[in-house]
Amino acid sequence: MSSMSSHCHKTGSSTVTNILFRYGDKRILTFVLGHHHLGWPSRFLASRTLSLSRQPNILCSHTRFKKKPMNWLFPPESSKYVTILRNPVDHFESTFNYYQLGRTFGFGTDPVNSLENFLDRPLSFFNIFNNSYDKNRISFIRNLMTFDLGLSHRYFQNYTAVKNYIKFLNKEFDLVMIMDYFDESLVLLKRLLCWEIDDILYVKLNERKDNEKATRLSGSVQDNIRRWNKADVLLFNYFNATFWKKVEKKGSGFYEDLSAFRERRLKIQKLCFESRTKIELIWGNKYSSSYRESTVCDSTTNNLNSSAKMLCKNLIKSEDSYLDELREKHLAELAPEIAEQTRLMTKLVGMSQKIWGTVFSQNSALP
Ligand SMILES: Nc1ncnc2c1ncn2[C@@H]1O[C@H](COP(=O)(O)OS(=O)(=O)O)[C@@H](OP(=O)(O)O)[C@H]1O
Repeated sequence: MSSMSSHCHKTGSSTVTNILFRYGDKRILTFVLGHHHLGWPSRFLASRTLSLSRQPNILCSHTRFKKKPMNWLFPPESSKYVTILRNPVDHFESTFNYYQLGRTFGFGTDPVNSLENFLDRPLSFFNIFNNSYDKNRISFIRNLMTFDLGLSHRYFQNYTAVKNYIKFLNKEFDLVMIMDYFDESLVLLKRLLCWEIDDILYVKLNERKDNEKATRLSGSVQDNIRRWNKADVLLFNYFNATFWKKVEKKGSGFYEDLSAFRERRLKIQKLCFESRTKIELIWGNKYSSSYRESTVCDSTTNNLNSSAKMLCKNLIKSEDSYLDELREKHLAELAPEIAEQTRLMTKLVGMSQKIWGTVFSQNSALP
């Protein structure tokens, strides 16, 4: 059975991706991979992926949902479509501060003040992105989850269009997980895909440090976030309700699975990272080098056998390191001439992304 996992930003997707990477990597399954990322904020296009030599099994990189090409690669009758959402207040706060939008808008870096200032007059900031080299980031500031799941900005104010789109998504997705109930979500995923408990083990990835978070937002700021991200609120409320209906249908066996999973997860966490503090397991930035992977693992797993060592290492492997490894394995499977063309193309795309990244970071320092 294949799995198509369309990931929304800042919803715990790095952690879910790591689970899917480990599952597919261990069983030598075929991933849909991009030269760099898969074209976001454009909707998914099959032509943006690395060449495939056979029917793929898993797509789990950040993509913007688009039914037709995804159904073509992952026929619904033989695939499971999965995604994950998060409550819109925490989601917006996480997005706003992770991408340092306050700095972009000239409010400095204080996570609470910049958020409050932005919400006082959010519409006046759209032009900053329109005039910037990085127009893509405009998608971060409103209804990002609904946007990632494919709906265009122009419908965000149209209540009927949003409601209809949510009904459409309900038909397309076999499971919509909720990050706020991460363990419950993974147990539903395990049951949907007929996996074992060990297949859903995880370490929380890509968490911000406490001083980067705006905690304890006032009630009125929370209301403003909900008003500004109305489409995301409708989306979340709908799928939060369907989520709990699914759990209810599973009966008491679900909670037995859940406690067995939590027990196993704690055991593995202790085994792999016993002597490590929380801060050492936090990602400052998921695209940073694999420094953490090597330092954390080399010093903690000396006494473990090789398969346990591998598990500990992979549990905290950064998305980019994993992608690099999977791309290499993928290229090794392709015919040499296709592999060479793909390798060249990947290098070119990587170089151009770096150049645009530099141009943007110089520009974004300006108010
Ligand atoms: N297991 C689990 N449980 C609860 N929360 C979790 C979990 N895994 C990741 N996270 C939180 O998800 C946020 C990062 O989301 P993403 O990985 O999707 O971000 S990204 O778009 O790929 O950059 C980030 O939220 P913030 O720390 O609030 O920014 C992570 O802390």
